[in-house]
Amino acid sequence: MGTKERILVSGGAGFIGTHTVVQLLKDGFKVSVLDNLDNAVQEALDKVRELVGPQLSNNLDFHLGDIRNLDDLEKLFSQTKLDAVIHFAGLKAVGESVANPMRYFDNNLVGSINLYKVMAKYNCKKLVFSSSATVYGQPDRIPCVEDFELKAMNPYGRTKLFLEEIAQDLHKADQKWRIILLRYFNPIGAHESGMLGEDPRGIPNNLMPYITQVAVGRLPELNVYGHDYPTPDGSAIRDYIHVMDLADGHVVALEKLLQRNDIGCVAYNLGTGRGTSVLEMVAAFEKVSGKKLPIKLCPRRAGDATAVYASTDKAERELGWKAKYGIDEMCRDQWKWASQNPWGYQSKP
Ligand SMILES: NC(=O)c1ccc[n+]([C@@H]2O[C@H](COP(=O)([O-])OP(=O)(O)OC[C@H]3O[C@@H](n4cnc5c(N)ncnc54)[C@H](O)[C@@H]3O)[C@@H](O)[C@H]2O)c1
Ligand SMILES: O=c1ccn([C@@H]2O[C@H](COP(=O)(O)OP(=O)(O)O[C@H]3O[C@H](CO)[C@H](O)[C@H](O)[C@H]3O)[C@@H](O)[C@H]2O)c(=O)[nH]1
Repeated sequence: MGTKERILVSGGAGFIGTHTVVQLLKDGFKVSVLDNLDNAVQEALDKVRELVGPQLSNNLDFHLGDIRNLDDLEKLFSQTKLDAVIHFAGLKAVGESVANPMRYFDNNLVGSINLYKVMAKYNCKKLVFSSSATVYGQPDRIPCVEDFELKAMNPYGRTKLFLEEIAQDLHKADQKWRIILLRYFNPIGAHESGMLGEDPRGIPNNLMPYITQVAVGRLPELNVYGHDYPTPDGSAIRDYIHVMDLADGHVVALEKLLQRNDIGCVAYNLGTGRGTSVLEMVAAFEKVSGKKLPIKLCPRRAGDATAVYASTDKAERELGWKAKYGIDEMCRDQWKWASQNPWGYQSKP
């Protein structure tokens, strides 16, 4: 297989980034990763290289840099011809964004605007952007359909909403832009090898990393936030999606972006279309890991929705993409990663 275009993957050392880079390299793309390692470590990219082997690793280069710094972007774009960008770089902790909104506006908004300026300057106008189901706010109806009205519930969500609108405006002003906005639901799981996975810094905010750390003994028990929701078991429902399905969704979106000139600026949900409750997730994880997870039933977490899941029709119809994996495979691969790497990419501190 000959090599294809060179793709800039911003935030490519992070959770979704590393899994996507593996699939891009396997598909024959050349990849330049730009990451400031704010929430990632170099070791993650070493694992990517190990996974794809020495030959495909020649198609991967890493640039330590920050999208908030125009010089870092200029340096990269002036030295390398980039054909398209998958833009993952950003901060994603909802609670932190409430406490420190400026950090989120600076990193996610200013950083992305810088990136788009430099992309335009170097005539690289093909973009896949990491959006989020957070743009649906507390949806009035489920499943969430792409043309629902959007709203932000917190500063993190506001950055995603603004960045979707900024992308629409960019395209309106200059039709050379081709932009795909991917709204991820709840990405979990890990590469099936157990070599790559999510490695959050500090105490995890999200359900699956928290469950994992309880299972390996790093945390004593899981707080289940809310057991009085109007759902069958009283816990909240989300649409969890295997990170490898998500990675494949990026590859198909990118292929479409490169092949078609009638993309415009368009949003797709990436989810499975199925909802799973917190307690169902605990049970599924206990089954694959053989571990009993101590849980504590707690009050609802502020700002949480009762039930959120995706309509996947548009992605199926227009991208030809559909998630392959279910909850059991997500838990299996999550456990493989966690049991092989209980302290993530680095050894026990
Ligand atoms: N994981 C989720 O639940 C989820 C859901 C919806 C959307 N998203 C979005 O997907 C993207 C990737 O998420 P992830 O889960 O892989 O997170 P992650 O934190 O693992 O990855 C983000 C990467 O971006 C890097 N980064 C952050 N700020 C940067 C900057 N200014 N310059 C350069 N690099 C920077 C970090 O070091 C990290 O490697 C984010 O934009 C996130 O908002 C994630
Ligand atoms: O320790 C925990 C952590 C979470 N939960 C519950 O598990 C469910 C899922 O919570 P997550 O924090 O894993 O995910 P969210 O759906 O709240 O949010 C995530 O997915 C959203 C998209 O749907 C946004 O992208 C957001 O940024 C991202 O954190 C929620 O009901 C939450 O209350 C617990 O019970 N205990």
